[in-house]
Formats: sequence, C-alpha cells, structure tokens
Amino acid sequence: MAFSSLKCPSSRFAFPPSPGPGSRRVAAASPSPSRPPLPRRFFSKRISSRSPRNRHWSVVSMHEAATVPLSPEKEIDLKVENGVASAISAEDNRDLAALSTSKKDSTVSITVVGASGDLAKKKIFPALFALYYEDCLPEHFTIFGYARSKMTDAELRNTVSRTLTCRIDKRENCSEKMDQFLRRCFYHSGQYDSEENFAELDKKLKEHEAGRLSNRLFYLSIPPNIFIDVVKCASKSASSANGWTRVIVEKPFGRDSESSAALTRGLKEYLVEDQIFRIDHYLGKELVENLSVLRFSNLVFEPLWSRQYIRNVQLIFSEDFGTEGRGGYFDNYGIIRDIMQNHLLQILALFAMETPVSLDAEDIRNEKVKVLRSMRPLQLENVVIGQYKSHTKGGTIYPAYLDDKTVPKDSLTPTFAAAALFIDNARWDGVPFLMKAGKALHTRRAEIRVQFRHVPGNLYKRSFGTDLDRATNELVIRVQPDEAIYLKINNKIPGLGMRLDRSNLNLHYAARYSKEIPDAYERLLLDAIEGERRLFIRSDELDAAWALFTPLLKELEEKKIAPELYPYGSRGPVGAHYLASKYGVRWGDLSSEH
Ligand SMILES: NC(=O)C1=CN([C@@H]2O[C@H](COP(=O)(O)OP(=O)(O)OC[C@H]3O[C@@H](n4cnc5c(N)ncnc54)[C@H](OP(=O)(O)O)[C@@H]3O)[C@@H](O)[C@H]2O)C=CC1
Ligand SMILES: O=C1O[C@H](COP(=O)(O)O)[C@@H](O)[C@H](O)[C@H]1O
Repeated sequence: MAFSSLKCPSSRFAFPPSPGPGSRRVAAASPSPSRPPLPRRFFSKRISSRSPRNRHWSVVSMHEAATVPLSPEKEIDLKVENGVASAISAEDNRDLAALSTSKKDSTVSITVVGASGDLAKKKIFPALFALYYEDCLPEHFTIFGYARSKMTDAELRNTVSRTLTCRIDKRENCSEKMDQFLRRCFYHSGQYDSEENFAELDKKLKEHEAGRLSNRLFYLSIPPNIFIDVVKCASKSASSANGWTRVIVEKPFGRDSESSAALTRGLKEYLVEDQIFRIDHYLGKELVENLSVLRFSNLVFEPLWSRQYIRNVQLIFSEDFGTEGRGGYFDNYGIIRDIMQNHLLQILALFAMETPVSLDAEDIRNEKVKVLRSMRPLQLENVVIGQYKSHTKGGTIYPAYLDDKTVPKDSLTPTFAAAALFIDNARWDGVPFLMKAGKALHTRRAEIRVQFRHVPGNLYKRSFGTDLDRATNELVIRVQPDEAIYLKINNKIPGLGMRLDRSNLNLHYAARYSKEIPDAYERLLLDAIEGERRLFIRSDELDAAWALFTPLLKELEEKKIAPELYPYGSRGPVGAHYLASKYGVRWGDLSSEH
C-alpha cells in the first residue's frame, strides 16, 4: 500500500505551513556550548520553503529525508551529526537521494517502554491499532513492547488483543485487521537501565527494519523516576543510525519548577528538544483541537474574545470516581499537579493566546508561552482545596480518599481544587479565569464556559429584572462526554406576548457528525510519527506553567493547609462557591439550566 492510497486524512491541517519553521529547527538542532555531543548519529532534517507541493506537509514530514524530492534551489538540507548542524554537501545529497529513493525504503519502529503497564494496555496499543485500522501507519512499521516482566510475543499479543476494539464499527474485516496488527507486535524483556538490554532490542529492531531507513519512536509509558535511565540507554544503544529518533514522554513532568527543570536537563543530555514529545493528552482531544478553529475562523467570536466582552472564563474538570487503584501515585501529586497545572492550564493558554503568526508548531507554542508568562502566580487566597470523604447512598458505601491503603492516613493531598487566575495583559486585564478540578464528584465532565458581559442598557428589564448578569450569553465548549458546543442566548418565547427565555444554539457532535471521534492518543501518536509538534509541550511552556503553580504548591505544603472535606459523589466543597462569588461569578455547571 502506498501513501497516496491511504484512507488516513492526507492533510490534517487546513492551511499550508508557514515558510519559516526551518530556521527555528536549525536553532533547535544546534548544540548549545554546554551540551555534550549526542551519543549516536542523529541524521538529517530536510526543510522546505513554501511551495504548493508541500501543502500536505504533514504527510511529507512522515518520512522526512526519505520522501521529499531533492530540489536544491528550494530546500535547505541539514545534517545533524554529533549534535552539530551543517549544510549537506552535493555528495552527501546524492548519498541521501540514493538512501531515500522511495518511501518504501523507510520504516517506523515504535517501542512502548512499560508495555506491561496500565496506560500501554488501556490507551497506547488500542490507539496504535486504530491508526493501523485507519491506514494511518506507514507501510513498514513494527511495534515492540519493552518492560521487565517476562513475556513472549504471543503473550503480549494475547494481552493486547483483549484491549483492542473495533471502534470504527461500520467497517468489515476488523478481526482480520486485528490479526494483521498483532502479527506486527513483538516483545522484548529488559531492564530500564541496561544498555546491553537496549542493544538486544536494537538488534531485533534492525532485523525487522531489514536495511531500510529506520525511524524510531520510543513511548515512555513508565514512572517518571526511570525516564532518564531509559532515554540514556535507548539513545546510546537503540537510537536510529540513519533516520529520526523521537521520544514521547508521559506526564508528570516533575513536581515543581526545580524537579521539572532537572528532568528537562536530564533528557537533554541525550536528546535535543526537537526529539522530545511531552504529551498532554488533553491537547489531543477533538474539542480542544477545535478551540483555535472556533475562535480564529469565526468572525462572530474572534472580535468578542477579550475583557471588553468576556466577563469570566471557567475551566471545569470533574470525575465521578475517586483515585481507587492509583492512590500511591496520586498522593504524591494531588489534583493541582494532576489536572490543573497541565490539562486545564494548556486549555487556558490555547484559549487566551494572541493570534499566532501561523499554524506552525513554533508559532503556536510561542503564543502559549507568552500568555502563560503574562499570568499572575497563584495566591493562596485565590485557591480552595478539598478532599473527598466517605458517603453512603442507596445502600452503597463510597470510600473516602483516606480509605485507600496506599494513601497515608493523615494525607492532606487535595482531590479537589478551585482557583481564580488572572492574565495581566491588555486583552485579559481583570478577567477571572476560574478553574475547578475534582475527583469523586457527582458527574464526569470537562468543559470550558465563557460568560459574556450583559448588553449595555436594559431594554428588556421587565424580563430580566435587575440582575443583568443572569441573562448574559454563555458559550459552552463541552470537551467530554458527549462533545458539544452551545451558546446560550436570550430568546422570545413564541406567542403574542413578550416573554423571554434562555435557549441554546446547539452544535451537538453526535447529531451533526456521523464519524466517531478518535481518541486523543491516536491523534498524538500520529503527530509524533509525523514530526508534528504543535500539540506537544515545549520546555519553556513547561517552565512557565510550573512558575505559576510552584509557589502555591510550596505554601500549601509548608503551611499544611487542610482540605475541606466533601462527600463522595457531591458537587464539591462549598468554598468553591465563595471563591467564585468573590469575583461576582456563578459556576455555570451548577446552574439549574446548564
Ligand atoms: N494510567 C493512566 O491512565 C495514566 C498514566 N500516565 C502516566 O503514564 C506512565 C505510565 O502509566 P501506567 O501504565 O499507569 O504505569 P504503571 O504503574 O502501570 O507502570 C508501567 C510499567 O512500568 C514498570 N514499573 C512500574 N513501577 C516501576 C518502578 N517503580 N520501577 C521500575 N519499573 C516500574 C512496570 O513494568 P515492569 O515491571 O514489567 O517493568 C509497569 O508495568 C506514568 O508516567 C503515568 O504517570 C499519564 C496519564 C494517565
Ligand atoms: O492525566 C490524567 O487524566 C485522567 C483523565 O483523563 P480523561 O481523558 O479520562 O479525561 C485522570 O483520570 C488522571 O487522574 C490524570 O492523571
């Protein structure tokens, strides 16, 4: 199967890329004076100037050096050898051309490190299968699971097969596709800090790559304390000798500014920034991807996107289950680090950033960093924390957070937090951005709510009364479940009288689009394979995010602030309402007609 015949959407970006990423990539690939040389040869990036032919750049980039026809007057070739970027000579170019005569000559090897774990089984293998089913994976690919657990290939396949689903339901031959997919999955058992074990993996990968140009993706689905060991061994013993090597890193990226910086330093001893794909799976969610489209491609929204028209913005995450089974991990992090500092803050940055120069990853990430750096560090008086307690309902006893055996009996770790954040720039001066995240609440939901100011004057005072803010427009972007975008408007109730109500202009995805929405991990894995970095977190974004939260986290811990208890399955601590009302805000999700 050739790429031209892929069912996979061939251009996932509606607009051509900006002409500029080349220069930035050069900078990223160049070594800083203090960076030690890369342990192996990281080879070749090709950067094209804008031309009609690279309109489908995401597909082109899937094979980078292997797929782009040589055209010296239009393209800059870069060779990155021992960390040093230099132009490729004509002779090199001929070698490269020979090496890359056809895309059939390249292959992608995906190694899931921590393949025996929960995330690998629950998300990564199913996402890879979905990509395979959609013909989004290249013709030549191999998937390796790597972990310490002893397992044969057959055992891995058996385990993986239990989690694969034919999500794309109306298609036939799903079980045949599953068999084909599983035949391309293999397993290698090894230690995470053994270069020797990674060299064995390298040998096996080479056998599968069969002399083709090899591109390698490592997905670190492991606890963060072993990230550096793995990156060291993989880069020394199992990185690609002639194609790209990329590493997807799962959160948490540290616990605070210092540990995050240390992790980044550790990773950068073996990788350059461009090879590091820090994943935040909320950025791969359909409605989060759509945020920029909604805002920047609709005249009815973009001019309203500022303090002039927006009264407050709410970012809400809630789960109707507790931390059961993950208490050990969670207790070390808490809800602020688990959800707010990453998922909700990333959404906020996308929501509030200025218009980027283009849709290029660096342009978008530059704007996100700017807005994050314009934010006021969080203060204790603008934060409420909570922890769920046991609750009995309908004869069922729901456990308290502290009932988890892996959680210390006196833990003060918050399972709920609400916060008011502010962006001190011209666009958002004075507008509260309210965040709320909690476990074991009454519902599962993630949404963005934008409450607009009231229309000046009070023409309809007989209908609205004096509380004009009750009758403002509200835009709701429901990320999950049941994806939707709806706008609350004031409307005349049909009839001879003049009575108003609030009704929704509703874009309900299930009703509007027949296609099933891909899982966030599918989009992100495909992006990493294609080298598209837009939805991954750059290190300066991460620094800015930690700078906002670190002082607060330290203060909470040093002062041993006790969380307000709330019953399992409730709407959370009352303190969250007081916090919102301090800024004249009502949580939109708690109103009677949300
Ligand atoms: N699970 C989830 O829903 C989510 C997970 N994440 C992150 O993804 C990563 C993987 O998550 P998950 O699969 O749940 O993690 P697991 O705890 O299941 O760990 C994955 C694998 O890593 C190995 N491992 C576990 N603990 C240790 C240890 N202390 N030392 C060495 N190896 C260890 C085990 O493999 P073996 O013993 O076979 O070597 C295990 O199967 C983590 O960083 C997590 O924070 C992020 C978002 C959601
Ligand atoms: O990263 C995390 O996300 C999940 C929620 O993800 P979702 O896609 O199911 O909404 C959360 O449960 C977990 O605590 C957190 O680590």
